[in-house]
Amino acid sequence: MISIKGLSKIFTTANNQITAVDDLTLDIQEGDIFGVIGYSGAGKSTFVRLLNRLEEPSGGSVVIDDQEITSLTANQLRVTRQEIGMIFQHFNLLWSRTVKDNIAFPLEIAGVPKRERDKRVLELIKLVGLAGRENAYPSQLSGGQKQRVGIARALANKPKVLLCDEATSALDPETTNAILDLLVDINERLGLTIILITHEMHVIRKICRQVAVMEEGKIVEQGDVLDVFLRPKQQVTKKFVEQVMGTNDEDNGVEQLISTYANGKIMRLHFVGETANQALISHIAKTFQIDINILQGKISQMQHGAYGTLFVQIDGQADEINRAVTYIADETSVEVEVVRDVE
Ligand SMILES: Nc1ncnc2c1ncn2[C@@H]1O[C@H](COP(=O)(O)OP(=O)(O)OP(=O)(O)O)[C@@H](O)[C@H]1O
Repeated sequence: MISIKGLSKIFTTANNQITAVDDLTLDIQEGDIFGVIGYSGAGKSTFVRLLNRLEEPSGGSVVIDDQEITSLTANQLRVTRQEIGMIFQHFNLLWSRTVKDNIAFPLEIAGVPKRERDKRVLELIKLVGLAGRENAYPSQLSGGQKQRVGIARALANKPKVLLCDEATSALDPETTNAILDLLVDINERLGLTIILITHEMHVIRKICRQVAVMEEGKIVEQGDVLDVFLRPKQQVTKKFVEQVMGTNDEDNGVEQLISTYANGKIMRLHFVGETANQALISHIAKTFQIDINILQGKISQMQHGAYGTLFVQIDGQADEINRAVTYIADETSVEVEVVRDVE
């Protein structure tokens, strides 16, 4: 639904040229929550601002719903921008206007009559959970409430796409979670496509389905969030995964585990997706004539299921242990790796 081809942005300053976005090609599906992660200076903000032409591209094209954004005239762009909402790290609210009037602002610009405007503003206030705060000024609101106003304002003209530029970076962890929950709710209720840029992997983990990792203006890795978490290829991606999952210290402790538990098979179970929510361990313990102990591990909940690793020890008759392992490998989505076999 969003097709980006060969997109580039070169900034020319007094003494040099900076390629902020470098020949970027990417497709984003309708209704997706698509995350773009990268360190400061990777080109994320420039990329997202190219999508609604807050920055003019130096080359390439952006097509949203069959409409080539990059070739629109200024007048056409004004209309099309109504279909692309945007929220910002520092909210960008109008400080002299109340909540209600901030949300009404894009409707006024679009020439929506007052009666209709008032009705729409009320709907939006309810949608983002700001009932009772209609007449407050931004200075009287918490950070989370300000971002709710930002979201309501961005949704006023019923856009198809919502661009989020570090939308939770100025918020504390609890408020971040509440705003991310709101974005998921809006995505599900309105079928809105959300493109979110961040430098925080926990934001990606919590709400995104697809992720692209940016470095030096390029996308260096991209895919389903669970896959990227499970098999990060690039160094930069591994570092982001470590932000959430911790370093792979568990691997260093494997030798220790093997020597501590003298008997049975020691296995690493990789949980990817829903299965982590099922009582797999107790099911195996009940179904097969084995003892199973959890030695160590970490499971992390994501938008589409859970991801993580458990080290377990299985003890019992060799053929019964093998049946249990075959069951996990063949009947579930859990990946099994034998760290130490039965001796
Ligand atoms: N208006 C501009 N003029 C010149 N250089 C710019 C301009 N905007 C961005 N840049 C440069 O382009 C590169 C990418 O910046 P950008 O803000 O897109 O990165 P980012 O990944 O969003 O990082 P941050 O989170 O720090 O903003 C940086 O080297 C930055 O200095």
